[in-house]
Amino acid sequence: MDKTLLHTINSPADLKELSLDKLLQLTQELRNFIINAVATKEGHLGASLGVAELTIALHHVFDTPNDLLVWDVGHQAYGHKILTGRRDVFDTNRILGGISGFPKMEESIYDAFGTGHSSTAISAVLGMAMASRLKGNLNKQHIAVVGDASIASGMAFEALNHAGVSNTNLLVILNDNAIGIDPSVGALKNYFTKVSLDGAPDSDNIFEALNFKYTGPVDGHNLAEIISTLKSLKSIEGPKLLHLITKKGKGLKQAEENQVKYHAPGKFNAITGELHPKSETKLPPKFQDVFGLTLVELANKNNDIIGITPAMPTGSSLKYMMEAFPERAFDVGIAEQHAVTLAAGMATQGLAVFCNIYSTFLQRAYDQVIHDVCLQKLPVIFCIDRAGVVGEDGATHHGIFDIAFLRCIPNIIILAPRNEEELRNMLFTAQLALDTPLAIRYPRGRGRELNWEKPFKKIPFYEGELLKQGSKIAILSVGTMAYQVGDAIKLLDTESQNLIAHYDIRVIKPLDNKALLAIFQKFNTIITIEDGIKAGGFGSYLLEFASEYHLKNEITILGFSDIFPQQGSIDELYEIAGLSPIKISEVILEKLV
Ligand SMILES: Cc1ncc(C[n+]2csc(CCOP(=O)(O)OP(=O)(O)O)c2C)c(N)n1
Ligand SMILES: CC(=O)[C@@H](O)[C@H](O)COP(=O)(O)O
Ligand SMILES: [Mg+2]
Repeated sequence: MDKTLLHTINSPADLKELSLDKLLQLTQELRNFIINAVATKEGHLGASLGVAELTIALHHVFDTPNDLLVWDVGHQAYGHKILTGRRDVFDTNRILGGISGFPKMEESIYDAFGTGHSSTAISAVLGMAMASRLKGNLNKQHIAVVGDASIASGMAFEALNHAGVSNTNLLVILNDNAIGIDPSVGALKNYFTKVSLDGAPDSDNIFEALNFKYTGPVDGHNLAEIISTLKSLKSIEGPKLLHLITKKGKGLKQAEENQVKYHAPGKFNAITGELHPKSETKLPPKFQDVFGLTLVELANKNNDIIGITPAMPTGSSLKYMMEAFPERAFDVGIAEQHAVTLAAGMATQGLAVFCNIYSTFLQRAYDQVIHDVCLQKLPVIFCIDRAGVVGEDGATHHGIFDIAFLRCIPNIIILAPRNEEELRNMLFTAQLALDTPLAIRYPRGRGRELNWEKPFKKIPFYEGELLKQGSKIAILSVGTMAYQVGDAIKLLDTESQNLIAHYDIRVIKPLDNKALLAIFQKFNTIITIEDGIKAGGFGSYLLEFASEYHLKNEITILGFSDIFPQQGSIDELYEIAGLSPIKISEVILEKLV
């Protein structure tokens, strides 16, 4: 039987009457609980450790869920989940069928708003506060907790700008730990550093200038001070900003010292904090590293190459170019829209700009892709990482919409490499000469080729490749779905295998009409497979093609259906969507009878 204080807290009501000593004990226990859980189950670590005091103070002082609390991004909300009735299911965090690694409205009444993408909290909370005012609900509190990297994003500033004239009961808590996933960047970060060291005279305070009542900087690890500050802020009307200084990874030495690695460290030893040793076996590279390392190789020879990432230098591996060519590779912070238009501006000047954005985060820069890049036919090279499902981060982070949302835009070429070597050659070919926008989409994780650093080969951006001859059914795969198809074919008996032809489509847009017409002529049955949403995706593009040419072939489209895939391992999600080798082989067998 567990005797900890934490095990007596089943909802925030249980911590309302606790003394400061008990709340301090609870803070320690909460940190230990998070460390133990993440050490074995993985997930985001540093951010939640950094806000343990704040989390307890918020639920102690405010009347959640009546008072509305929104965690920006939400990767720091583990403590909030544990204190709001999810302690005993926390071992299911991020796994298939378990609780989400991010706040989710359908999961708990304490999750006032779902998050995952950054910088949405102030807008959402302002919306709630305005609704409360309209309903005459004047005592309700509305609180947004936002990190220093996330508040620098355009959307957060749009919300601050509006909130400052809104006369709403709104509290923005800036959790300033001077780092995002990677160190924070930009002039605002310099301003915060100055404020945290010198304090901010009123006349010089950016938030006061926006009509917020500013309080801070306050030590975000001094529980007593946070509690008394929150209590006094409760009675102040109008928009308020509390500036807390915290340490990411607080309470675990390694996480404090290596904040980038311990943002989401994978499994580690909960007692020593040491990461699990890496396997001795040489593994194929991650696609992100193929991108990052190849770009350095290319940039060594081509001075026009520029790299841009919005806040993901480590995740995208652009960090390698930032180290090698700091004057030509830029982390612009959480600013996807700016990243795209910045790339467009550079492209007007003849530079070969590689703009690397996770598929899910590119959603935020859709207008810039259309209006600033494609409409002007500027040859920006979009490297779209984390395309397809990403696994445990779940619905907010899957990159399944990019094919559908990009392929309807004129001028853009869309490529999907089936392996590391193809990605490398696409990057090589892209920087040779390009007169139109290009998108190269590739998934999270590793491919299968150990020997990927082969001499560069120019590859055509207008045709795919026949991977396997066959006589009855043609399978057209997009990108690394070629692995799934190859594995599916291996599950068949030899006779059936001989009936299956497999094409790597490679160029999603524009379609290779000539090759496709030949395929449609040779095979009555065609199966397409993609790691994206079916609606508007590659298969649907092929249906449009068939309709245009009055082709009556039987076409089966495999991909994600019209629901948001949830969290789980990538293999589990493929299985559910019918994209596992076994499920694909079943479809093939059905078509063969
Ligand atoms: C729109 C968007 N871009 C990028 C990310 C990836 N991302 C997740 S957390 C994070 C850093 C957030 O830093 P900060 O707001 O300072 O919070 P902290 O992790 O320090 O608590 C980034 C870039 C995201 N979630 N959403
Ligand atoms: C919280 C967040 O949005 C990121 O930390 C995200 O989890 C990164 O995902 P990768 O692990 O794929 O880089
Ligand atoms: Mg931060």
